[in-house]
Amino acid sequence: MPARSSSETDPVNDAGRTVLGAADISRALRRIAHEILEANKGAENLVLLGIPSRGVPLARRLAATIAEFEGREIPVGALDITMYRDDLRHQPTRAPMPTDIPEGGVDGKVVVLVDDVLYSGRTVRAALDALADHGRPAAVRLAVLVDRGHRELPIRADHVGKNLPTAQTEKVRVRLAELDEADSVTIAGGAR
Ligand SMILES: O=P(O)(O)OC[C@H]1O[C@H](OP(=O)(O)OP(=O)(O)O)[C@H](O)[C@@H]1O
Ligand SMILES: O=c1cc[nH]c(=O)[nH]1
Repeated sequence: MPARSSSETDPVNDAGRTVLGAADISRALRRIAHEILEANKGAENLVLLGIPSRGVPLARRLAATIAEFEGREIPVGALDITMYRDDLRHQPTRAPMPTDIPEGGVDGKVVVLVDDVLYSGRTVRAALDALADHGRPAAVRLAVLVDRGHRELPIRADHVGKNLPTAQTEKVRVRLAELDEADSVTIAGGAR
């Protein structure tokens, strides 16, 4: 099925207000792929690591897009942060998800962490701790599909698909065809 254009996004439905449709997400990822290549001056030394759940399919899409642009494969994997969260004592226990560090590791590499939503920044903080257990990258960058603001830590993304001003009472939900029925980003709740 062809990707929906932004003009086909649903203004409001049960899932909330749709702010990005499949075509918007696709365009944002292609732009981020270009930005990563520009910042890194090519694909040399790059490793993409998605943070489960939805960071992983996003990292794979970015790697596929970079491979399309550059004509070479980019190492891509997954970095689970479950056991590194700073709220482990307050949250219901979550089952850890697989970490998959590509062959070649992260030592001396430019690692791009990929996630769907950046909010408080606590997931990314945990990811930096998790990553340190696997080696010492030359540099770590952050790419997110949505930055919704409300940071609680001094963390920012290098590559952002969409900055979405939100109320703290709202919830941003990213759906991706690999895990959900289709691609979309919705905002629900709050009094906006
Ligand atoms: O910046 P933060 O405040 O840490 O929020 C962002 C994180 O929240 C969501 O993950 P969630 O913990 O809901 O798990 P999920 O990836 O399985 O949806 C999202 O996927 C980010 O990883
Ligand atoms: O709104 C939010 C906040 C954190 N993580 C999400 O996925 N959405």
